[in-house]
Parts: sequence; C-alpha cells; structure tokens
Amino acid sequence: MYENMFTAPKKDFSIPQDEGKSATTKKTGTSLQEDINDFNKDLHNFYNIGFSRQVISASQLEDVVKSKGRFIIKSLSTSPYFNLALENYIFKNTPRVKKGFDNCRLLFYINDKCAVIGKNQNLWQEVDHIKLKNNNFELLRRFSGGGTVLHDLGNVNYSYLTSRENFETKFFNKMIIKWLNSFKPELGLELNDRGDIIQNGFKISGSAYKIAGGKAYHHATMLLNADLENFDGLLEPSLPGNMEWESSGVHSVKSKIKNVGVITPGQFISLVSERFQKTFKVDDNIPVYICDEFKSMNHEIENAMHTLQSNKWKYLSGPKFSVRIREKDLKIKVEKGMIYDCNRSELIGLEFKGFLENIDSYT
Ligand SMILES: Nc1ncnc2c1ncn2[C@@H]1O[C@H](COP(=O)(O)OP(=O)(O)OP(=O)(O)O)[C@@H](O)[C@H]1O
Repeated sequence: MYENMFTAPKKDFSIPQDEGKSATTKKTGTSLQEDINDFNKDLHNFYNIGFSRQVISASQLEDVVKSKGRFIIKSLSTSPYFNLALENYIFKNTPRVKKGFDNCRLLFYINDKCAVIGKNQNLWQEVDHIKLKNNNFELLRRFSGGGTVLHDLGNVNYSYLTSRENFETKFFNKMIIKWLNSFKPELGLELNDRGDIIQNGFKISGSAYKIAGGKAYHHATMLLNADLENFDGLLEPSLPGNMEWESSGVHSVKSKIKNVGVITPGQFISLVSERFQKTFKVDDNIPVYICDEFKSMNHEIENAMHTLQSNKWKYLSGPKFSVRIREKDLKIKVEKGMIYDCNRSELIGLEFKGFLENIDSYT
C-alpha cells in the first residue's frame, strides 16, 4: 500500500470537485480498496507529482537555497522533525538581499500527529503529556515563538519567507484569504486582529513568526480535514494538585477550531502555489522543488533534527517558571527545566520532568 501511495497514476489526476470530506466523516458501505484509492488520489493531488517531478538531492537543495531567487518547496516527508529542520535550513541559508528583488520562498509540509509548542512556552502549562503519548502525538518545541498547535495529516503548514524589511505579519495571510475566497467565495474566510484566519468565528489557521539575520518567516497551519476528535483534551494538561503557575513565558490563546472542510490538502497546495507563482513572478517562472528526508537530507538538517528531538531542547529550555502545589504544600522554581529553588530542599537539582513523573514518590 505504501508503494501504491507514491506511484504516479496512469491517468490524468485533475482535482476532483467533490472532494474535501472531513476526515471525521463516517464512511458507510465503502470497501477498503475504495478508501485506499481515495487516499492515493488525495496524496497525488497534494504532492502534484508527475513522472517529471523528481525529489531534489542534498546538493541540489543546497544550490537552490543558497542561490538568489524565488521558489516553492514541497516536502514529501510527514516527519515534523524533518520538516521543521528543513524550514530552519532554508531560513538560515537563504541569502540576504541588499538590493533588487527579495528572495521570497514558500514551503509546504504536512506533519504526522504532533503538538508543536512555541520556543518560549512552558510546555507543562500547554499540553497533556499522557494524552499526547496515548494518542501517538509527538511533542516538538519549534524554533519560532507563538502558541501551541496540533498537527495531523489533515492540516497543511505553509511557510512564507521574505526579507526583514519587507516583512509584515499579516501580509501573507491576507493573500491566502484573497486567493481562497476567490476560488470558493462560500468559504468566507476572514482575518482576526491576531492575524489568525477564521471561518464563521472559528479559527482554521494559526501563525507564528521568526525574524533573524535580516530575514523573516511567517509559518502557519491550515486545518482542512484534520481529525479534530483526536485533538480533544490534548491542550488541557491534567496535572496533580491544581497547580498554580507563574511564568514569564508565552501563553497560548485558546480558540475554537474547525476544518475548512470543502478543500483538500492537495487543492490547497495547488491553488496557493499557482497564485504565488503568478503574484510573485519577477522574470522567470517560479520553480517548484520536491524534497524528502532521504534524498534531500544534509548535515545541517540532521543536526537541527537532533536538536528538536533532544530532551535538552524539549524539556530543558523555555522560560523560567514557578509553580505552587497547595495540596502538597510545595513551592517550586524552575529554570531550564531544573528545580533551582523549593521549600523542600531535597527537590533542588531535580529535573522538573522527572519530579512530575514520580511526584507520588517525592511527596
Ligand atoms: N492546527 C491548528 N490550527 C489552528 N489553530 C489551532 C491548531 N491547533 C490548535 N489550535 C488552536 O490554537 C490555539 C493556540 O493559538 P495561539 O494563537 O496561542 O498560537 P499560534 O496559533 O501559534 O499563534 P500566535 O503566534 O498568534 O501565538 C490552541 O489553543 C487551539 O485553540
């Protein structure tokens, strides 16, 4: 089945108009083979792979990223570690433009199930670890700021890179809204004050930003047909003793979310790519490159993946915080994931993660 998913179809695979069913929609009376066919069709639409579309090698990736010029990259990988590391690689290695046209770049990726917290967040306040584990969600701390979001295969991530001078936080989402609403006016997408995209009052896309080295990116989620039932409770930590927090970190702003529903990941990526190519074209056509974690891997991406996977980055970084657990008569202060002050001196020096996991034996 895996091979089948990535084998180009013999016939033309134009976007079927009747797609866009939510992943939570219950199917009745369809066979497994039909499900597989549907899934394959959607994957092909998403990746838009023809026989001529080749995955680029590590050296080709390096060449295109380090040269000047605009392009689109689509990642075939669903590993959140690879995709965030790839994004970081493109961001860091895009040359700074002093004069002339900006090196605008657009990246698309779809991650398998994961919770992605902002760089400056206290993860214990943001996610329920046990539920994440039980639902097979990875936990990642990204390199950019912002709040915590959930990803699965029905959520497309887009990342728009430009120069610091030309960067404006709401700019790219305004374009996305314009493009999608002109494609299907009934979508009725709007931008709220925070720069999120909303539909009928529900959030469908959340954004985060990074500015460094004279460049900036805006990356965002787009909930198209995510399995929202599976997201239930993952961002509501159930911790012992009604913990009372004091943290200088960034707190997520909870919003009610929904899927756009009538547009598939494949349609979304094709449409945004096509409009981007038209809108941002300078002289030559804007090329589209395909990447994956096998052929396009390099040391820098690999290193960033190791950082993202490491305990140090996930659990031993983030903001300083204090927590009070009245039930246990405890006041704890934590910096870089370690308890550095506590009214029970024997707890000083413990990792907060280890303390929480074994709280009953410590209290
Ligand atoms: N895939 C998703 N897309 C959009 N919103 C989501 C998604 N997953 C969760 N959410 C909602 O977004 C909330 C977090 O939003 P928040 O604005 O704090 O972070 P953000 O979207 O990364 O952006 P910001 O940079 O504005 O902080 C979650 O509590 C949840 O309500």
